[in-house]
Amino acid sequence: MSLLELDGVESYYGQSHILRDVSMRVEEGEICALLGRNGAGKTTTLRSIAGARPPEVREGRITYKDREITDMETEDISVLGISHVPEERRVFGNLTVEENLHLADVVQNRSNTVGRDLQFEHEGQSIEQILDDFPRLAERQNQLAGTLSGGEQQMLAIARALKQSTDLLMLDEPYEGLAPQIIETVEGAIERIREEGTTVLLVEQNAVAAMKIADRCYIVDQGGVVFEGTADELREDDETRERYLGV
Ligand SMILES: Nc1ncnc2c1ncn2[C@@H]1O[C@H](COP(=O)(O)OP(=O)(O)OP(=O)(O)O)[C@@H](O)[C@H]1O
Repeated sequence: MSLLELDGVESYYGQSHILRDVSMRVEEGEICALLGRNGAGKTTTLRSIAGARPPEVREGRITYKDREITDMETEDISVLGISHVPEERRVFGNLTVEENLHLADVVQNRSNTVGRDLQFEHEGQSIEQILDDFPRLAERQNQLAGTLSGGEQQMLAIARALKQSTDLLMLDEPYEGLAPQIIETVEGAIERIREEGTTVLLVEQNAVAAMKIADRCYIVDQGGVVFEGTADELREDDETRERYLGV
C-alpha cells in the first residue's frame, strides 16, 4: 500500500476540465516530484489532494493511508497529517517570525481536538530544531514576517508546516523566485525533513533542482500524467525532458 494514491482523478474549475484521469502514488519516506510546464495542472493536483476547493474532483479516488479522502474537507485532511504549503506562502505579515511559529501550535491543538483518536507517526518539530535548520529565521525571530525577503518567507512557510505533526508535506513551488544560494538552503531543509521520516510531495517548475533531491518523478502535461519514473530514469531520458520540461 502506498501512503497516497490517486486513481483516475478528474478535476474541474466550473466547466473547465483540467485533470484528466490522473493516477499516481507517493510511497512512504520518499521525495516525489511533480513536474511540468506552466498551466500543466500541478497546483490543481495538489489542491485536489489537499481538499482545497476549487477545483472540484468529479471522478476518481484519492486515498491516504488506505482511507478515502476525495470528498473530505481541507481541515479534516490536515488533521490526518497532510500539510500543504501553497505557492502564495501564507505567513502572517504583521506577526513576528516567532509568533508565526507559535501560531502553528494553536492550529494543531485545535486539530487535535477534532482528531483526538489519531496517532501521528511524526511529531511536529520543536521551535529550537526548526531554528537550527533555518539559521536565517533564527537571526530574524523578532522581525515582522511581512518584512522578510521572499526566500525567508518561503522558509517560514515551510517551518510552520513542520511545526505541525506532518506525515506528508506537500510543497508548491518552494524554489520560486529564490536565488540559487537560498534554493540550496531550502533543498537541505527538505532533505533533512525526509531523513526524519516525513514524506514529501514537491511541485516544481525548476525541474533540474527538483530532480536533484527527488527519488521519483511524475510529469503532467495538459492535465494528464505523461511520465512516471525514478529521478535517474528522467535524467537519462533526454527526449521526455526536452519535450515536456524544456531542459
Ligand atoms: N481558479 C481557476 N479557475 C479556472 N481555471 C483555473 C483556475 N486555476 C487554474 N486554472 C487553470 O487550470 C490549468 C492548470 O493550472 P495549474 O495552476 O494547476 O497549473 P500548474 O501546472 O500549477 O502551473 P504553474 O506552474 O504555472 O503554476 C491552467 O490552464 C489554469 O489556467
